Amino acid sequence: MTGHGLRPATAVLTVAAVRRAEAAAMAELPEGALMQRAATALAVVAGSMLREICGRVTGSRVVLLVGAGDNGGDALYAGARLAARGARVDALLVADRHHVGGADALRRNGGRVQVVALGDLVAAELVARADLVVDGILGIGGRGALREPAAWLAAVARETDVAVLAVDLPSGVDADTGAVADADAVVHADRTVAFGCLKAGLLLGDGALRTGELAVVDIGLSFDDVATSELVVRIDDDSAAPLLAGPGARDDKYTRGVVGVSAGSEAYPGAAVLATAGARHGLAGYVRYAGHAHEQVVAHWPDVVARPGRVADAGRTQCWVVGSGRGLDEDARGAVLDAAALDVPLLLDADALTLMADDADVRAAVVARSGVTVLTPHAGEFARLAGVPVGEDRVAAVRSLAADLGAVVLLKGSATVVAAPDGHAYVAASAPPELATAGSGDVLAGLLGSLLAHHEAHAPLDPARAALLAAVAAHVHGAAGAVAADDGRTVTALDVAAALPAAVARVRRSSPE
Ligand SMILES: NC(=O)C1=CN([C@@H]2O[C@H](COP(=O)(O)OP(=O)(O)OC[C@H]3O[C@@H](n4cnc5c(N)ncnc54)[C@H](O)[C@@H]3O)[C@@H](O)[C@H]2O)[C@@H](O)CC1
Ligand SMILES: [K+]
Repeated sequence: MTGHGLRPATAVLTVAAVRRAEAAAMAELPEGALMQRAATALAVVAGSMLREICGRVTGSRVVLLVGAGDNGGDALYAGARLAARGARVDALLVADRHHVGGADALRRNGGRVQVVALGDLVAAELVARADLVVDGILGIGGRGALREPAAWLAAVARETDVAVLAVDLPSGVDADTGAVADADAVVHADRTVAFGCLKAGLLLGDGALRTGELAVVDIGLSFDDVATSELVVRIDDDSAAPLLAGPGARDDKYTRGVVGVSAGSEAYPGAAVLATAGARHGLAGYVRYAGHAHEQVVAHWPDVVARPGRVADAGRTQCWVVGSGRGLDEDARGAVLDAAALDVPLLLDADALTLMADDADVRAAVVARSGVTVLTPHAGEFARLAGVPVGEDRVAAVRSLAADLGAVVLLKGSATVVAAPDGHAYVAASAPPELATAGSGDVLAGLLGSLLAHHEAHAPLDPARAALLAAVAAHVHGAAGAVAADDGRTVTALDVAAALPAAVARVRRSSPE
């Protein structure tokens, strides 16, 4: 795959791919043009933050933390623009070299430039009293934790609660993974302006907690030559909307897709109610249920056709969802094996993943499937399946397990990462923390199974498309969490399910004409 059709806000590139895309753009442009685009965009965001904080740019106090590389260059040129608009700009140089052209531009516009040593109280005072601190210490060239005196000034900014705008990414965050080598030596940004595209470190791991509000600006990078292995596609409303189109005038309940759910048990009937709740709103026209909680399912959702029998006897579907609360007994094992033997897409969640991890025959049956398989582990289930913890590089871990098992893997978390066996990878990163509530995963499993059934009914799915749909389901699930939590409301899994129609409608409204 190439990056055709990607936008800066949806393209998550590795540092290596960013470097190549930048080199290609620079070859076509006059010297320094990319940095000027970046600095212009940065100055615009800084200006609007200053207007929010002080009401105006003129007379505001801006401090630039400037490292050795081009990230510092961006900050210096942006600082020059703010100084030209009347801001009082101080650049604090924290490395043994700096971008000379940027520093000259700042001085020409009335800004001040000084070298800082560890313990320099004048510098600390400048940071503490600033209206805005611009973090230009490290960008995509950063490795490991911040060194001194940068780590100390970042700590001063944190402790004094001054507003911080990060250039490209918060310094001290690993651009490719979001790993933070030292939690005491990293910038906490209120906003981050990313140039040209996203980096995984802005969305995943500890990095996501340091990024603040994220803006991605177009500096003219092309994604046409980015390899699948270097790309993660971020799902947003615009990219999800085309996959959530409503039924056509000629559709009936069968052409819209039939999804089967085998979840819950006598001990855990709630999982059945929640998984079918999700399935009812994932665009399939018909939801079947096969399992021990059939009475509770019908009592909640009269539109679901619920029976106590086996998956194998439940009738034709275009996707089965097996697992949530289903149990680990022989009967549950039979449900997984029955579903694995069918050639339609299969989603395995929760208990089904534990069975797969613990029972070599179940694992072999799933791996041998010809149809598309989607696994939806949380981190603990992922570790059981993979035999090792997720680790710091979530994207690499998910790609690796997907390739090993020949299945689409969706790893749940505050950002959800999805990969297909061929390496196509997606991230859904807009879920509110309220989604971390019991049963919310059951709703996601049902929703995704329903979406898979709906699309399978129109054209047979391949793993890459199933991975895309998995990320779209995670995005809609996150949107439903946000709808449910609106106005500060508390949220249960059933509230997330109840918010799905409004969430789908919200995403559909953004559909680009
Ligand atoms: N290359 C381009 O075309 C563009 C780059 N831009 C900016 O340039 C940035 C990348 O610039 P660079 O490649 O110069 O890299 P950085 O600005 O991230 O600086 C890296 C340098 O910092 C030092 N360093 C690395 N880790 C350190 C640590 N832990 N503590 C202290 N010093 C450390 C090293 O000397 C390294 O060379 C991007 O993030 C972006 O902000 C933008 O201007 C847009 C255009
Ligand atoms: K930075």
